Amino acid sequence: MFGQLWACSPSLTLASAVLRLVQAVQPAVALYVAKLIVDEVIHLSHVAGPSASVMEWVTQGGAGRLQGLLGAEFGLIILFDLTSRGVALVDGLLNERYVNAVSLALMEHAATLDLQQFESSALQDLLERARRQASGRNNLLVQLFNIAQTAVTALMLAIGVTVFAPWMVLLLVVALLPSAAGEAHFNARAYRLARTKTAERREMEYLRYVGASAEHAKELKLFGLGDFLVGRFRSAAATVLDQNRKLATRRFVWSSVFAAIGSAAYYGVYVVIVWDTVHGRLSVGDLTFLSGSFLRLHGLLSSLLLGITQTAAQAQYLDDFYAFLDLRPVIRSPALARPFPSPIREGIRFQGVGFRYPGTDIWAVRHLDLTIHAGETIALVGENGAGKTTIVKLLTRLYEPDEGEITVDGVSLRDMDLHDLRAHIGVIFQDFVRYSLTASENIAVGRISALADTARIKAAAREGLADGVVGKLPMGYEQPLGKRVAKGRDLSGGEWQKIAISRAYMRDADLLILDEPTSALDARAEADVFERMRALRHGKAALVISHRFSTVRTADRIVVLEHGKVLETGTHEQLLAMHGRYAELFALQAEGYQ
Ligand SMILES: Nc1ncnc2c1ncn2[C@@H]1O[C@H](COP(=O)(O)OP(=O)(O)OP(=O)(O)O)[C@@H](O)[C@H]1O
Repeated sequence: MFGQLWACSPSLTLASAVLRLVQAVQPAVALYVAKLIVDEVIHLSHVAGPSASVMEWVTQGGAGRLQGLLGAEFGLIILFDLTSRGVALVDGLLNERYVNAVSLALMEHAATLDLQQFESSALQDLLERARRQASGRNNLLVQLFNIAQTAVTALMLAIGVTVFAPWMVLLLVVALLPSAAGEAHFNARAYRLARTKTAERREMEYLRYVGASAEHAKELKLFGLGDFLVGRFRSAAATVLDQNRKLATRRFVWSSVFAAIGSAAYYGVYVVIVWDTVHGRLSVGDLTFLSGSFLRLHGLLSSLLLGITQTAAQAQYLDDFYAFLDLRPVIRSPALARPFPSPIREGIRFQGVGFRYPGTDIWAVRHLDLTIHAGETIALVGENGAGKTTIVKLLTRLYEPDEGEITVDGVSLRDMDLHDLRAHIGVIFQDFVRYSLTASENIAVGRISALADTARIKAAAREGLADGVVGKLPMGYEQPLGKRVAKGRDLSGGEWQKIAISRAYMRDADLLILDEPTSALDARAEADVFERMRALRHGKAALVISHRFSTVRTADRIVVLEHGKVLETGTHEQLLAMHGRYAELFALQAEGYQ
């Protein structure tokens, strides 16, 4: 963490350390000056004659050494004020930089992980706890600096007190040990509790998001889900709250007892100091210094021990953060990658491919043999859950097959660089993302390196039919889309799909995959999309998933999937002639139109 901090800003880190050191030394010096003042006052009250006024007393040098001491004390007060403001300023700036650096590390690392890792709830829990580190709420940084500063101040005071009575310091430390042990115990329990409740906290986070977001408002209102969500949140919050309350109450009771032990020790020592002063073994100045130092030392040691145990508790979240950064993706590029065979000459082959989603024992696809020839348009059809989208995920290596192999012109996907592979495939999923960005950026995400290439974006928009959509927006390509942003315009489902389809045209993909992206398009627009796709493909392969037979029948070859296996394959006419599953499904849909 300190490494990260130093990297954020060496100058600010150094400035904070120096300012805090000055601050740390100040209390001991101030107390010592106060002692000197008291002793001097008592001395002067015995020897000095009366002066007519303060001015006369000061100007005629009656105050003597006391003047210098008062000046020094005043200077210390100003210095203390300045350094505390300086520390607040520097720490504020440094903390913001650190929190940003942590957020960036989190995002950068998240981008390297597998989809499969994201879909596991264990990772979501870890991520949730790691995010706490990035939220800046816990302010671990300031806590750590405070500890260091308090430790220096306590050390200075302890040295001062030791000169008079070493056993006093020892007694104070011993008296505070139960308190420290208690804090450590309760912090560990609080972390364990938070850890076991991460899933509940995530659920609460989700409910809060669903219950108060523009995306969900429509359905929430129409289904009247407000009370249901509020009730769900309440009961989730109640269990978390109840356990936290129990722990907090026990903590309160025990900490009070331990703190009382510490205070008793302090007062015991105080009585001894007073007794020594009354009997002339200590001066009144010594009494001021010792009682002041002792009070401060007591406070400082308590907050030091508290700070250390609290920081140790926070550091457990830091552990989670670094555990997250230590996660390595399972799907990786090989050290010596082979290039994606572009243009594809033979085709893409699935040979005996089998795959189960992690944590399930059902094969989503199994014994799958399929070839997509160069320049061919294949339509994948099949009932819900037949495995169509899974094939696309395997083809783009979002998941790795458990059995068999996928090759492009004989080169296994495993032997290619991941970025190279994905750069040659243009995919639009059915659940494409509606980014709260401008129209132009929403299209450019298909090839983010071309963000500034307006001509390319406009051409892609024409090819994906988004130009008509953008033409109607008041701010054109610069129009922010979605409900979240200022001046944002939302689009209809079909209009969003046109934007998404245009993304695919931002790439020079050797394989274009459209996973039901035309489901919301009207009949004319859909026909248009496929006509353009054929015209613009220039002999490149395409894979289209659709439940609409008007689209499916135009493909060069149709593959019917059932339970993750190829059931039938052929052209529309061939499949109809077979009177198999395709013919049955086609007849069902055709019936609806008669
Ligand atoms: N992330 C996942 N984890 C576990 N099982 C999954 C996951 N995604 C899909 N499945 C399961 O894998 C099977 C194949 O799903 P897939 O999404 O490939 O179907 P599909 O043919 O695209 O269906 P649809 O026509 O409904 O889009 C289904 O039984 C589904 O329940």
